Amino acid sequence: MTPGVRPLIAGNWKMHGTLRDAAALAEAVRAGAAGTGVELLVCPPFPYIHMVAAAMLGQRVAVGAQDCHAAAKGAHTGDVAAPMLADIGARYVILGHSERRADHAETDAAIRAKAEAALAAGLTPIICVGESEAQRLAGDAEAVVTAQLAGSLPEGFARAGGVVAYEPVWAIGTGRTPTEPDIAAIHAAIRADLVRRFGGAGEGLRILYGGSVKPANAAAILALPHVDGALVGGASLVAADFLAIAAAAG
Ligand SMILES: O=C[C@H](O)COP(=O)(O)O
Repeated sequence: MTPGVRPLIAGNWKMHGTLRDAAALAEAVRAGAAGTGVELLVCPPFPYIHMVAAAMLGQRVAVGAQDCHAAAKGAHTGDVAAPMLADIGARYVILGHSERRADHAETDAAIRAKAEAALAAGLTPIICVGESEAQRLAGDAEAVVTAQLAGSLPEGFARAGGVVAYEPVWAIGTGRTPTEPDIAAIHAAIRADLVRRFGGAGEGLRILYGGSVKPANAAAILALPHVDGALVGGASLVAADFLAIAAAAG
């Protein structure tokens, strides 16, 4: 944790569940949120955001999206614009997740353009970075992450309280995590990069860890310096697990 920074525990529901599942999960998270001292965020699939945001209105749980388009509107069939997300109650948007980088060939420049659109719409971007297993084995993890930050962080990111999520690609959904010293080293490098880029404002920006965070490992990971929360995939689909991770952060 970074002293004075309120942790953010974010659930990325990815492309899972039915409308009924989303409603039940949202209700269970809402009901359990009161007991946690951290900021909670859930990011449902696009079709469920409006319903979940309505359920969370006035509650302690923020709602976000998993992507947005770089344009504010226009002829982009199948895409969703940042102002639309803000309009239906989203406050955050995850950008540059490795699954989007892989499935949709998203580049750092494309992610930066989306982040600019998010900021213009009043959404807080959560920009994901992280190395592949081959890159880690080659000793390039820090260089990869630093290059991704250089390419994807937009102007105004710090002013808007933007969030960085470090997600080693090989740790996502695998049950494997980097060692604690390895997580701490990358988070320290990200912090140094944010401070170089944004000065003192970079000290207070939240850096999340993501990749196989579970109730069993959350406390140890969240206790590391510069780990200011978690971006949780699989475990965020089980309200009790998500809330247990939040409790570990609090
Ligand atoms: O966005 C979340 C991450 O991809 C982590 O997913 P996971 O917790 O299932 O490993």
